[in-house]
Amino acid sequence: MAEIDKDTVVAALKTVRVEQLGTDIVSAGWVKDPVVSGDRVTFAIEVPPELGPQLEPVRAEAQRTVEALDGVAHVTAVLTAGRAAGSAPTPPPPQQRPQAGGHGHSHGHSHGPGPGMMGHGGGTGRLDLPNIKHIVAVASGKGGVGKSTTAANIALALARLGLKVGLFDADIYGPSVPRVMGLAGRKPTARGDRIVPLRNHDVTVMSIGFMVEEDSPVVWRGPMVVGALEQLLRDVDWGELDVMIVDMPPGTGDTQLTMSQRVPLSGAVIVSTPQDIALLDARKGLFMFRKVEVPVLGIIENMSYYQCPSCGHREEVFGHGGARKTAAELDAPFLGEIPLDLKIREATDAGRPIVVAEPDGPHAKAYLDIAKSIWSSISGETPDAQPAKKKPKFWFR
Ligand SMILES: Nc1ncnc2c1ncn2[C@@H]1O[C@H](COP(=O)(O)OP(=O)(O)OP(=O)(O)O)[C@@H](O)[C@H]1O
Repeated sequence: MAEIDKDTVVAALKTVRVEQLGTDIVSAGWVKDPVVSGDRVTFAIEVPPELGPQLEPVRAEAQRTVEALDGVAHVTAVLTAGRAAGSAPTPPPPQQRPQAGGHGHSHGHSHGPGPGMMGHGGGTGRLDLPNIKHIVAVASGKGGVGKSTTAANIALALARLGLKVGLFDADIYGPSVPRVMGLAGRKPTARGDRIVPLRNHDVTVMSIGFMVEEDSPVVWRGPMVVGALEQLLRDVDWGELDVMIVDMPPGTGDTQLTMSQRVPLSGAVIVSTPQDIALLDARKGLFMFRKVEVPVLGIIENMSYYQCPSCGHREEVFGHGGARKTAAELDAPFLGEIPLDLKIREATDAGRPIVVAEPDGPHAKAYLDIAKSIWSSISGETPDAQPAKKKPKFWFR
């Protein structure tokens, strides 16, 4: 078979025309960074949000076109909707992000991946992921509560317990895991027909964010999201994992519900800030998982209180303790509280979450305690933390 190269792929995609524009998808600037590895080609087609839903036929044609090329065996073509050309780069605040379930009709999982995504797979049962012993969802009722920060630190703390850990960023509306894990701008490669995930800080990482620009808000419909996520879970070569942490999309819409049904979850963790409104949302999250019989492993209160970095004074900004109370009322374990601390933000935003940046500090200890509780509830084992590494290991593929 002939070796395929990127230029051939781009040239082929130039034949895919968009009627609405009178040009092709390459000239329109919609084709983002095709990744060619062996006989596998992966690319995103980033379209203006207002055109998004009409463009599934274009995506399908692009996929067929590349599949027809000599030397290509597998194609992953993802349709994403960035901001409209010429519009200001203003991602919506997390609370106003599109909820995939909010279109007034249900996207039941029996429809499979639906339009918009490469359509192999999908179905009604749970995904079969035999090499992954346990999958734990980290969810929140609304955006911006620190779910990704929590998910990453829990994953890192589990790795410190000596476990083989994966972190899967399913937050399609704002995939922040690449940045949080210090992998922004990196691209996964392919081996055979599998995508090779990235790895940093001893955790194996995959995110839709590796395929789209971080600052382009993705406006997808529910079935597209579920299809994309299922495909990533299936096509990525995760290797053997003791536990995979899934950073879920925020909210409790149909997408989240479908994911909770399709992914074989061992349990879910709910992250909440202390504000009442967030707790109301957290309750919804908890009920959603209970509805689909996924055990709620517990609630974490993030940004629980403010601790002055210089004098150590504790300020209960939002009336801390609400999550503990809610957990007791709802008969769910309370896993712990993480303060609002500038160090946590700086560490996360620099791609070295606090568990790695200050492995012997109090915050790392809090995350380790949470990770231990999670691991003992899903495995029945009581693990010991490994001593912190003097030099964090970076291992890029
Ligand atoms: N405990 C904390 N103390 C200080 N800053 C925090 C804390 N937790 C999270 N942050 C900061 O808050 C911001 C939002 O966090 P993060 O991206 O984890 O939230 P999220 O709930 O995943 O949001 P979304 O899903 O809407 O993207 C980040 O800048 C992060 O560094």
